[in-house]
Amino acid sequence: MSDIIYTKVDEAPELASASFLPIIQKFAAAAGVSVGTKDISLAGRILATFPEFLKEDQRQSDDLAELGQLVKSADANVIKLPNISASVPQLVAAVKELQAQGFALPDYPEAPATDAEKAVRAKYDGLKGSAVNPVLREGNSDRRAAKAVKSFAQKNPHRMGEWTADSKTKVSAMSGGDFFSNEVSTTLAKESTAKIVLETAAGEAVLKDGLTYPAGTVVDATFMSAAALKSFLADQIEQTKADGTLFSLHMKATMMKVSDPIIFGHAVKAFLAPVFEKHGAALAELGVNPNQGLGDLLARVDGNAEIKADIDACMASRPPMYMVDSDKGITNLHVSSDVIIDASMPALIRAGGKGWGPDGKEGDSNCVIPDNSYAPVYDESVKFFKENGKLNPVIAGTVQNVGLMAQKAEEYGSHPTTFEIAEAGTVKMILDDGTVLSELKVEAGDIWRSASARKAPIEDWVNLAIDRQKAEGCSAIFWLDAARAHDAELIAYVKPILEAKGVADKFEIMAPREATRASLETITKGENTIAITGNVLRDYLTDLFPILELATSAKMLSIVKLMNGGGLFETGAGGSAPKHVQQLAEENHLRWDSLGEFCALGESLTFLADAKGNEKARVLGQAVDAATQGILDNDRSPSRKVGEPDNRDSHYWFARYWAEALAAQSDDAELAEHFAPIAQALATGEAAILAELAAAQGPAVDLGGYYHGDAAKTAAVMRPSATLNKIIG
Ligand SMILES: NC(=O)C1=CN([C@@H]2O[C@H](COP(=O)(O)OP(=O)(O)OC[C@H]3O[C@@H](n4cnc5c(N)ncnc54)[C@H](OP(=O)(O)O)[C@@H]3O)[C@@H](O)[C@H]2O)C=CC1
Ligand SMILES: O=C(O)CCC(=O)C(=O)O
Ligand SMILES: [Mg+2]
Repeated sequence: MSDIIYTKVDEAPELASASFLPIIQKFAAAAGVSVGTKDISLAGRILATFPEFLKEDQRQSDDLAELGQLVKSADANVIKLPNISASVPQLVAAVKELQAQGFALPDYPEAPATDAEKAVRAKYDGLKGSAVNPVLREGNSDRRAAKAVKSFAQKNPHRMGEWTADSKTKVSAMSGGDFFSNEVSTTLAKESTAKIVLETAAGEAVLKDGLTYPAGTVVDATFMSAAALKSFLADQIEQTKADGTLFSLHMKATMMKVSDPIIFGHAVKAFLAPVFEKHGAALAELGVNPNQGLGDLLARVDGNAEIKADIDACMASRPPMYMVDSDKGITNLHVSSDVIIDASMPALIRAGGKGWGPDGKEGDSNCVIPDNSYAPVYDESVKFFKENGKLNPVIAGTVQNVGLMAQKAEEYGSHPTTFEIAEAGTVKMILDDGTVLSELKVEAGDIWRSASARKAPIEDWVNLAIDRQKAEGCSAIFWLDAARAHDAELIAYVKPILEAKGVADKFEIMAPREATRASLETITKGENTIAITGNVLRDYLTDLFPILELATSAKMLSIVKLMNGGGLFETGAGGSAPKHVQQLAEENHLRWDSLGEFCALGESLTFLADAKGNEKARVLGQAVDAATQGILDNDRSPSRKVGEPDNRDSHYWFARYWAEALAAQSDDAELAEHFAPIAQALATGEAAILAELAAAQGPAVDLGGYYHGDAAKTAAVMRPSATLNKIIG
């Protein structure tokens, strides 16, 4: 196993790796540090899942499974780039592309009938959604902006949209019948095995059996009422129209891969309610599944003039929709993974509450977030900015995050125990000793789920929070709602640990809405605070605050201290930026910012030095930090527009600053001597390298595939400077 694993992923970060990884490998080799790769891309995972369909030389090892083992050992040192969490349309597109490349994969069975089809479908379902992060995240999360990054943002403020008191933008959530209001929660006194059953008039059906939980696990059960959801959505469509705003729905269909596509499907049905009423049978005949979005629906009805006319008439009577791409007519409801709440809501808030409408103009929006567990965070943010105007990044302090994440904590681990209920009845969670843990009455169509959080991760999280607060000395808030069932169980863990350690006075505990307001007040004053949150808010807040403070979450430091001693270094807190790939393909400009990778690389090398006593790695890591500083000080980050420096230019500068820092240091003479000529060559070659990089931009390029690009073609596109390539080798 290599000293450091750099993950092979998808989309923009993978393109960036084609340019950056050769630099890392070349520099690391000088310190005897090996940097290998493991493939966790969507295409790679598909190929690894179906060896029986592939020729010998097409087969691929199951790298995710290997990494899943590695992160449970003290040896782990993994740099994890963002990867695709696939919706069904993305999965289907990836399979099509691979088939066209000659991989004889089975089609994705939409309505599996035979046992063989059901088996194939089960395998594909395992690849869907957030299938990677939960496997690798064997530790809790420490996400923050590095000091240099934060002070750069204060000195170079990004543009912020204006917030005005009369903005019509608002957040709308259900007032009952949702996961938030139906939740029950218990902490298990002893190790237990549980089953989930649905009792109906006809008898008892087992939904899940053999669930095992260690003592001390917090186990929740809750459900969303389909009837309440339907009436809420219908109301919101009407209200949006009355308000004269854009209708927008913000879900997390990737991480919440079972529940949220269903809720999304309800929204598609609600928006096109008259069409479903009139043409329900015909739509079913055409294989329409609203959970797969309006895009899929429109493709299936193509050619049916009557249905299309009714859709057009319905859309014309509806409020305008918030658009993903108004030029191409792609709406919020086209694909469930196009609008992902953690990125979409902060972008809208940063823009002063504006989204894009079908006319290509900005407008205020009704932001529909059905479940009320976390909607208050966005609602309170919107209210705060309406009252106080936009945040000023020049003086704003920072909100760091310590997130409970390990071992599939909370809602983000709940998909195996989430069910769309087929028939009215009572869902019970029953322990092996006969204890009925929860008992909830449900109707057909309700979405029932159980989430859990284990004792060891919870304690590790509280201790991490104590360490981080001690290191920062700033205010620190546990975002827990004493009135919510699950949070009350967590508070019962938190308080005794804080008291035992004598630090209870350093922390506050507040419900998400109050914590949002307190945190926004704190950073507005220029002070810092730590948000100590559960898994969902870890995800949401580490986009929300960075996007307001730094313009993007790509610049975040994301450290996962693995519970068994290893290190997982995530790059940034954002995703794989599909829009960036489109731009590269069309005009050979990659605006992806690798700052998250730079930060993660520095941490990973320092971790290696500490773990293995490799002092050369420490010197390399310190020089990485100097190079990152150089990128910021000299404004070498990629620009957004073709013809201006892009991702590849930033890598050239990073290599140069890195080599210069190594040549200049005196801790390791051998490394200094090794890197002096490299630094010299990079400096001498500056004009030629920049000219070669600039010359490449403009025309469309062929990468040989979107999900499974051709390595040679990608390398040719991403490494267009012969002068630089000669130095890097
Ligand atoms: N850790 C992980 O593995 C994560 C994976 N994902 C996955 O990523 C995909 C896309 O998700 P989405 O919600 O659209 O979020 P993204 O974070 O990919 O994109 C949102 C926007 O953020 C900006 N952005 C993100 N990263 C960078 C970067 N390094 N440099 C510059 N700008 C950046 C871009 O803005 P602009 O267009 O203005 O340049 C981008 O369009 C999905 O498949 C999702 O599941 C999402 C989050 C985390
Ligand atoms: O795994 C995913 O689907 C997304 C993860 C994410 O958004 C995050 O960790 O911030
Ligand atoms: Mg996120």
